[in-house]
Amino acid sequence: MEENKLRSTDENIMTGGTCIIVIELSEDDSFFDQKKDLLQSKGFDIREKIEIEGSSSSDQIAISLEKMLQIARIINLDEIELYFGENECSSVEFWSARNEVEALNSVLSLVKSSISGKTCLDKNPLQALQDAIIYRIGKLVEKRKLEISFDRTYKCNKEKCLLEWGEQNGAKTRLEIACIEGAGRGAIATEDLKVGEIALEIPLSIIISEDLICNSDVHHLLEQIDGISTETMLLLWSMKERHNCNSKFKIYFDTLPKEFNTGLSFGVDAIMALDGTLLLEEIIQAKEHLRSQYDELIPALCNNHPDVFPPELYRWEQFIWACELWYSNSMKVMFADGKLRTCLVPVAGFLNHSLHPHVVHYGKVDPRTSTLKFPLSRPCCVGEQLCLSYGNFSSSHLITFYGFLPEGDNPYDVIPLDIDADEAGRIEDCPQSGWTAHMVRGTWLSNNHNIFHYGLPPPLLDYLREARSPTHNKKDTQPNLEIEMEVLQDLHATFSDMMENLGDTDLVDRENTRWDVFLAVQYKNLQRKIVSSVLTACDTGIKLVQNELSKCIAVE
Ligand SMILES: C[S@@+](CC[C@H](N)C(=O)[O-])C[C@H]1O[C@@H](n2cnc3c(N)ncnc32)[C@H](O)[C@@H]1O
Repeated sequence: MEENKLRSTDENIMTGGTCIIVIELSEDDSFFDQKKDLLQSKGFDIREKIEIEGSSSSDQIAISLEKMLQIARIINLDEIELYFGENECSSVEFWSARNEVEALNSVLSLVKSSISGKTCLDKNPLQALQDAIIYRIGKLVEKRKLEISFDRTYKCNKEKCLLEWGEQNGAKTRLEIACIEGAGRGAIATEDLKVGEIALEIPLSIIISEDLICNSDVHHLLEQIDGISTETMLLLWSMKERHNCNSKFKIYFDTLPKEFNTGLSFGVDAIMALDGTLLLEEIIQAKEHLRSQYDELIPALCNNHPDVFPPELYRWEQFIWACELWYSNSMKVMFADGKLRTCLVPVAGFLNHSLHPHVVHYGKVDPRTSTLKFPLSRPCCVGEQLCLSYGNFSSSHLITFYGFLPEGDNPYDVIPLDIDADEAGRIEDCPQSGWTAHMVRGTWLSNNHNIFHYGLPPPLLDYLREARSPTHNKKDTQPNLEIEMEVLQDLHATFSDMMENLGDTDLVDRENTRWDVFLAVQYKNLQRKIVSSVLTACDTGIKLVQNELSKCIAVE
């Protein structure tokens, strides 16, 4: 679930034929200082009033939209975009497809609230502004229509039953379920869906949340356990409920896979294939954590209360199945009381993830209808797979907890860099940076490979330069270029070691390889691609700097 980052205020009003839209960076934003600096560097304040004249021409509307978008893009930047963005390059307009869709949608919601405001007299210019935004969203995502292959032999009978059951209980859907190559089941639009329209609406009455366990037989025993979380209670409840023939959710449990195939189920060969990668650590740590949780809780419950916790339903493999269910299928839902609860949402659980999702803002119960709605942030054509964003996750997280590697360039695939404690002290003193952790990602995601940039993250380069010379600046004087050379050579050495640890590229044939080994090898090859791009950036950078240095020396 993601919140709209633009603050809508009561001041979006009409005064004498002019509509004023207020666009504001919230002081609660986690990156308030960085975004404020960025806004100011582009001549904006943290709170801007945009006036839309009743008699605005289409050119004036385009100018107002451009101004709002420039502000909205900065307000909607996430941590990774801020870190990797070319902050000092004033020409940056387009940060990422995600950011652009978010910026457009957040401006759209401000315009919509102005249109629906009682005080608006002349809605024509606002309507034109709204149309212009919707047109831009359509243009932006035209290229991103996902080509998918269906398995037409799979009849989806259980899934159809679930959809019918949902509809009988008040769910509204404009989707059907199909078997998608490489992604299990997925949801397909049954009609053209426009920005802002609701693809799916699920009533609270069929959502599985903590309220259910209060009335179950496991509750009185679980609530006596010190420090047990509601999530763990729900997990233990679901291990038993999936076998309950009289469960209200029997149809839902019947649609769940027998095996989830996430990183938590990786076998020994797959784990071995991950040698040298961070994913190895992530999976091992997650499994160790779950093992100790299981050992602490389950044997005691089964021994002391076998009637409520039958041992045959609470084996380790069944526990892992339930963990995988909750990790890969649950959603965080904000209820009308303002509390965030982890829930299983029947039907919505068929929606797959995409790096270019149609639905981003979901997960807040509409108190008027007591339903959870899935509105579109970008259009979805009939027959197209409708996808969600599960969150801005790295591929290692998606493999560990969801069991897949997303198609396309994942901007959240970063390799964190260990900066030792002595050096870290200096980062905090570093006025330019503000970043206390550093990382790299595939340099093909950057559009600035010039000298002093090289496709590498500016905060990392600045930190390494300042660690060598606090007075360094990006002018091509000999001392600066010498520092630049050292920085690039150091980075090259670090990443050469990393590449050596990863070893040579593995080749696997999908047909004859176990799913987990195939995924592990794909992941390791992705890591190699990232490290290799950094090495190439350093090599190219060293040549650029050498060239400039020889010019400096020739002048002397
Ligand atoms: C919430 S469920 C979505 C429905 C699921 N495909 C099914 O058949 O039940 C999440 C799971 O779907 C699969 N999945 C989601 N997005 C995917 C994607 N982009 N590529 C491959 N698999 C995906 C993964 O197995 C993930 O754990």
